[in-house]
Amino acid sequence: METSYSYLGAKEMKDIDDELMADLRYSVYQLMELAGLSVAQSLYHYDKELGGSDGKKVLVIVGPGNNGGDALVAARHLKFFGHSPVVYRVYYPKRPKKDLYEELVTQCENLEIEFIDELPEDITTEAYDYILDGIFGFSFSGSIRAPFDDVITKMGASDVPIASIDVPSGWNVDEGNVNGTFTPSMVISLTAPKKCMEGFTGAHYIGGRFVPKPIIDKYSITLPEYSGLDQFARL
Ligand SMILES: NC(=O)C1=CN([C@@H]2O[C@H](COP(=O)(O)OP(=O)(O)OC[C@H]3O[C@@H](n4cnc5c(N)ncnc54)[C@H](O)[C@@H]3O)[C@@H](O)[C@H]2O)[C@H](O)CC1
Ligand SMILES: [K+]
Repeated sequence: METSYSYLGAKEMKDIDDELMADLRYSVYQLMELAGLSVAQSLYHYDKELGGSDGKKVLVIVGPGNNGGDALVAARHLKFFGHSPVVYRVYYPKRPKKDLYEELVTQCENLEIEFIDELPEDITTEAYDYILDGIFGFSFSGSIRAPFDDVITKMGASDVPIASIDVPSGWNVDEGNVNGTFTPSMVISLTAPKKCMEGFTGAHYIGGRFVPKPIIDKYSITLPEYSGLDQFARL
């Protein structure tokens, strides 16, 4: 039952992220790799539950922060799992010049993952089986600024099922869909579900199987049980 799990606020989530990296000495590379792997496994599992076959075309929409980094890692794993990711990166007027992103992009390019420079006006089910939403995660706040507003509007107008990484992009992390954007078919919450996910009726997965006991105890987090080798669990 959804209600037996913890739902974290944006501030708590930021504190946990800082603690993992500063006090507990995890690197962003490690956490992002595990987060992205769990996203790819969750989408693979969800598709298989619906009776899907390999070779699904997944439009991966990548934002400017670590949510976008998770999406690039997920694209790489999806390719290894037999799907066909296509990556669209949403840029501010200038491309971000961060080593981490350049590395993740190069890794995808070397797997012959296609990158597109423009989002189609209509994103249709003829062209794509899924949209993987990696635009914003737990650091989003306020109203949606350009150029992200247009992209999020197009996603809302599309009938392609959307899988959101951590938080549906454009939703307020604590309050939910106050900006009136799309509702995804599935969400993969990372570390723990955020408050905006309370009452979500779509497919809800959790990933980021790296939360150590000191964090679970300090923040009184109740998580679902992960099974065997799985990097995800279904709530
Ligand atoms: N501990 C974990 O679970 C981990 C989760 N990871 C992922 O990281 C994101 C959070 O990443 P962060 O870099 O802090 O931020 P975001 O990706 O959410 O985006 C920030 C980005 O967005 C811009 N922005 C904020 N508000 C707006 C707005 N209103 N309009 C336009 N742009 C906005 C802001 O300026 C930044 O550029 C988490 O959700 C997980 O997906 C890590 O991978 C590993 C650990
Ligand atoms: K997202």
